[in-house]
Amino acid sequence: MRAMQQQQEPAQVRVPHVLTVAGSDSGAGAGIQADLKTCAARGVYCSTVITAVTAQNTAGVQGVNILPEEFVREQLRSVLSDMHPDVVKTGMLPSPGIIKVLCQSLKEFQVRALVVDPVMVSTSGDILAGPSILATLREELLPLADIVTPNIREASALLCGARLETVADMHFAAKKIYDLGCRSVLVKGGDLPNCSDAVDVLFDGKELFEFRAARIKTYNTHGTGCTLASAIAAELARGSPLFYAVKRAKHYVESALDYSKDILIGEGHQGPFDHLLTLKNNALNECMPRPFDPSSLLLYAVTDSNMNKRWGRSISEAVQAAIEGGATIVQLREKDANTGDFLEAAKTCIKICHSRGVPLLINDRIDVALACDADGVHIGQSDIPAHVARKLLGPEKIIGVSCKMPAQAEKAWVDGADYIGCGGVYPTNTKQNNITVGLDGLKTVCLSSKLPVVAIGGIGISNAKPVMDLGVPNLKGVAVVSALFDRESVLAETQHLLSVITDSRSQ
Ligand SMILES: Nc1ncnc2c1ncn2[C@@H]1O[C@H](COP(=O)(O)OP(=O)(O)OP(=O)(O)O)[C@@H](O)[C@H]1O
Ligand SMILES: Cc1ncc(CO)c(N)n1
Ligand SMILES: [Mg+2]
Repeated sequence: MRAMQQQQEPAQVRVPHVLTVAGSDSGAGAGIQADLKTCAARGVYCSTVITAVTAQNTAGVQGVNILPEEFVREQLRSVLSDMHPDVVKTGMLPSPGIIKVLCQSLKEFQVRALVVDPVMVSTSGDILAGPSILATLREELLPLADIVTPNIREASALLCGARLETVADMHFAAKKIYDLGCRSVLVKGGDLPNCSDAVDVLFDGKELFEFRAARIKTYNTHGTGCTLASAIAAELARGSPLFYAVKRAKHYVESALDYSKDILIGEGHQGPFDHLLTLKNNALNECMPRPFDPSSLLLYAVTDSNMNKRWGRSISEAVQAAIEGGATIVQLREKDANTGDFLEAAKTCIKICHSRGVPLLINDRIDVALACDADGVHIGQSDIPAHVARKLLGPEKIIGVSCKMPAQAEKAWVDGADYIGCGGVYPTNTKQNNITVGLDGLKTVCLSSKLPVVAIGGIGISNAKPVMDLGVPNLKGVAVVSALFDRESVLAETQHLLSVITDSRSQ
């Protein structure tokens, strides 16, 4: 039965798909970039046909470079003929020629719905598509559209400069634009002056609807229009009826604006917001994994429970002292503690380490590392293989592997390790039957690998200097056990050793 199941083709899942035909915004709050992020946030695949590349930031639009019509046609053909998007959403269409190419493509390759955001003037007041597109937009594209989403100024331009200053004016505009031949119109009121709510007006040929949201006080509104239109497209691709697609999209924009109201990106007067509603949490969350920094290998403290017992210290007291003395990374190496106690000690040590920005690794025990959300693990040649550890721990965690020979170092690299621990450099009592590789063996491993290396084995205050003086750039520091923990004062020994290795480094 099992064998038969394995032979079957995996079930294929069709995912909703929006194609956006729009301009690139270098500031990434609007345009193609907004569309990609919005669709990702709404769980919909998004492909992209780029019509223009803009130089933009939070101060406005500094430049526009329009792509050749024929190349827009080629992109459209590539996507539409093969990937069969459910819905097409348009943004910046900067020339009548590009609009014509799009209309021809849409007639050749049918899609379920067309959302037209008639981008002309951004909220910053910059012109993205001039009046030359108006006739083609009105006559050729709007009649194909299921929904058109002008902002106040764009609605006014579509209506030959009609003044739109109130919600009642927006009602009038929605009906008039509907008469141009589209199936429905949403006039967006984000830029309506003197209006305490953000009101959008939808007209579907029969009824007028108002969508109201409290106006969020924020500078970060760049790209709200693109986002609303692509969120509508995403909802339509997921199968929502138009009214609910607009309702959900409006709610999504409101949530994203509210979430992002106090984020700071750029120096200008209109910032982007966070489509994925994650950036602020990441920035505020101290537990967010920091990328591995090889310079943290400089003074690598490895704990030993027997030594702690001998000196009457708990693991966390030992770690606290090493951290205060300047250890730059800590590894908990507990060979005989019971798992429950080890886990509790690990949790306490993580708090101590993280309060000083120091990563904490667990020796060998992937289960403990996962359970306490340690920064990573250090594994030996006879422990769980590094590629399995990587699979279990995911891409963010730090994995170090003990290697004595270039072949092991090569395998560590292939398996996805972040650093190598190489030794024993000098003879040591901490590990019995451990072969000493010496300074030459250490150098050979360093030269054979691209990975950063930390030297280990019998290193202390008296002999750390020749290790640091080896002069190979990927040798980043020394790992020590006895020289710190088999001493009366862990703090003083750590400080002393740190001064020895930083002195030899600066020579
Ligand atoms: N401060 C705000 N608070 C709540 N909703 C807002 C706010 N600003 C805009 N919106 C909403 O965002 C959507 C986009 O409206 P807007 O009129 O700003 O479009 P736009 O001018 O085309 O956008 P942009 O040019 O910045 O991409 C609308 O649903 C609008 O009501
Ligand atoms: C590329 C691009 N498209 C649309 C807008 C509208 O916000 C913008 N600012 N930039
Ligand atoms: Mg606006």
